[in-house]
Amino acid sequence: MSVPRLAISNEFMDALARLPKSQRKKVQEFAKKFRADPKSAAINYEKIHNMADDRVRTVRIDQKYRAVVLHPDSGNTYVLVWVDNHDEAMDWARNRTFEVHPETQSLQILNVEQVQQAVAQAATASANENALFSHDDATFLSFGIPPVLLPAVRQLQSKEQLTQLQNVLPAEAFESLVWLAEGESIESVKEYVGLLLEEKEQKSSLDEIAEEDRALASNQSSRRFRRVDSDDELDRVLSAPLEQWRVFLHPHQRQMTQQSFAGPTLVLGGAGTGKTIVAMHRARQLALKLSPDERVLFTTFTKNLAENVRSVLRTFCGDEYERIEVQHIHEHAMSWLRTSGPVQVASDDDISLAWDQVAIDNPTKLETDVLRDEWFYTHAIRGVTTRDEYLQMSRVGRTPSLSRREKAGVWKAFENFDEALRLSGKLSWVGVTTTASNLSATAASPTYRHVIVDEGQDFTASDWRFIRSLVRPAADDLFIVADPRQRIYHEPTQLADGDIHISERIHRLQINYRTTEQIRSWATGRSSALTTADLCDSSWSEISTHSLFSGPEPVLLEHDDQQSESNAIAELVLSLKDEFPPEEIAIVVRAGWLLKKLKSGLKKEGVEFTVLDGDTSVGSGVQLATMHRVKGLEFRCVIIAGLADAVFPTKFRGRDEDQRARDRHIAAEQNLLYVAATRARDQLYVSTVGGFANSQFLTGGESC
Ligand SMILES: Nc1ncnc2c1ncn2[C@@H]1O[C@H](COP(=O)(O)OP(=O)(O)OP(=O)(O)O)[C@@H](O)[C@H]1O
Repeated sequence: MSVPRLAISNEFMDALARLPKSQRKKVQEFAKKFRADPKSAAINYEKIHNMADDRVRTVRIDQKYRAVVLHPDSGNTYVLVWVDNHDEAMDWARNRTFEVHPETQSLQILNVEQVQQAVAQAATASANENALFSHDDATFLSFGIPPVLLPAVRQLQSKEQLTQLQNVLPAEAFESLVWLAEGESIESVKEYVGLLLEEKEQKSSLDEIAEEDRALASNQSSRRFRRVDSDDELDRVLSAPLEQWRVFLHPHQRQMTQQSFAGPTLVLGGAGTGKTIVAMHRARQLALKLSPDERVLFTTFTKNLAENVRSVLRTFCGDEYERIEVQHIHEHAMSWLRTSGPVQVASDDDISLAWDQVAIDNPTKLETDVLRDEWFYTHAIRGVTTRDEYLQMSRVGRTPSLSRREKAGVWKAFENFDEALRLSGKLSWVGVTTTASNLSATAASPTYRHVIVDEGQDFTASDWRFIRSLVRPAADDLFIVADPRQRIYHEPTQLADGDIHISERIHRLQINYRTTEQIRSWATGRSSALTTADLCDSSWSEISTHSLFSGPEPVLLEHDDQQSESNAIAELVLSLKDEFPPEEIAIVVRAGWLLKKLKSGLKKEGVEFTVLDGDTSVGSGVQLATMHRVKGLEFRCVIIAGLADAVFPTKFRGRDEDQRARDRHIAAEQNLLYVAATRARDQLYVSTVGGFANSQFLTGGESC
């Protein structure tokens, strides 16, 4: 018989999180001893009278507390499933069964009392003529619905009733029914829930392993059980019991962190679907396999996200953290350039001055505004670096249209601009990434074994070219996560223009773990539509996303002017003080100048606040920030304030005749609203001023 092993369940972590801190320490110490030898004579197993499942025992942690342990009949893995005061632990243990599902082969925990109640209710109900589902038993079972709960599922008539079964059903069964209730096909549901994923562990040479150990390791069981094979890992897992993402992943999340991909891979998902979580897990998994001199680069578009990721990875990883570098893309490019001396990046004013130089002897008939726009599109969005590439570059849909001769003139103007900027001793960001690409491409050995990219929707083709230069084309070279709806800086860029070829390696994340379904649906309905032109030339279309928890509908507030808005918001914040800690409330506006009135309103009411500017991380009191600044963050309550005409959407500053640019501008503003709204976990308020006329931003759009 092999050495006994330890696993923990997500409910054990929940229970641990509820214990006083001093007690948690004791549990951690106990868990270590238990892991070392679950059969040790020093472990005090106690059998419980009248238990529903006789494989369950309690074990003594101290005089007061007990852990609940499952030792499956045929397996060799002991599972810590609960911890509590003696009496409560006994009650919990008495009332649970652990069953391997006959179809999915996953290990499920059922609350006997709740199951009996649901079944009894179903038994008293009359024939269900308005059934929510009309599938046969075999189909239900294939979704992991426990056989005992089939009658209760058959009696459901509405999504609200389904929500009431959430805590009774295993997670995969509930998720399947939610998708089914949304009208998804059986095959789609199986795919979304991860029921079609290969059970790798079952297929390997584990035939001799007992059924219950196999069940524990199955894809669906990994939502709630995790085997822990070292003390280090145990410490890491138990030190942050509230942060379940560290341990329990959705089968698709798990697949994306562990699978090897033949080349660059793209993961798409809406806000809050765990893209950053997956990217961090993957970085760690890859780092664990590297030799000491190899590195993973984890890069983001914004500085703040890079800082967050760095600080989370530091606590999430062990020694492998040394092999992961986290830097936002421009900081990383600058570090290449600084190896050969100081670098100055051109400001907007510097760039304008250089274009003024071009205007003095303009080789084209085009205004410098048009040239400037064309330069950015060509160099940043399309990643073009040579005249020949530009002459061949398709500009379909762009205005004004240009003949080949005119394009040659435009390129001459670009050269004049580049020269003017060079003489100023400064570099544009495109210049920074292009120079950094050249340096890294000529480096003696490849710099990174793997590069992981978060916020992929905001990178330009010149950024992608730089990223491509950092890692040799090979399996698992590039892993990119992105949400096209959160693109707020530039127009869409094709990865292929940055020499990154995704082929069919596109995956999606569909469960929103952050936001209630009410907020998710509201925000999605008001964001720009997804288009297949974003990121890669593939036929992926709208990605269904759902949140599995509910909350209040977003609240719209209307105010006559900014003064009354700022007073009302200060009062609102005060009224929320029993519901949310102040640090969990964010007031978000479109532009920094809007914060002035809000700050004075808060001061008048004596409400403490922190303004999140470029460098400030979340501080004490209510958080105040712009929509751009809250990207990547989350709060329990978000108040989007100051939506007024000429403030949101901001004024279009492009050329009047350029309808395409105008549409892009509106889409970017819509995306900003989406970003801001999806920072809210529980509650969203949206406040308008002066009879906000752009109501299509708040009431329009489809909800999906
Ligand atoms: N498997 C999981 N279990 C529990 N919580 C999870 C899981 N995956 C993600 N989360 C939580 O969901 C929230 C969103 O995760 P994350 O920030 O990775 O999403 P995202 O897709 O990167 O979001 P956004 O694009 O909106 O910034 C976080 O609070 C995270 O801890």
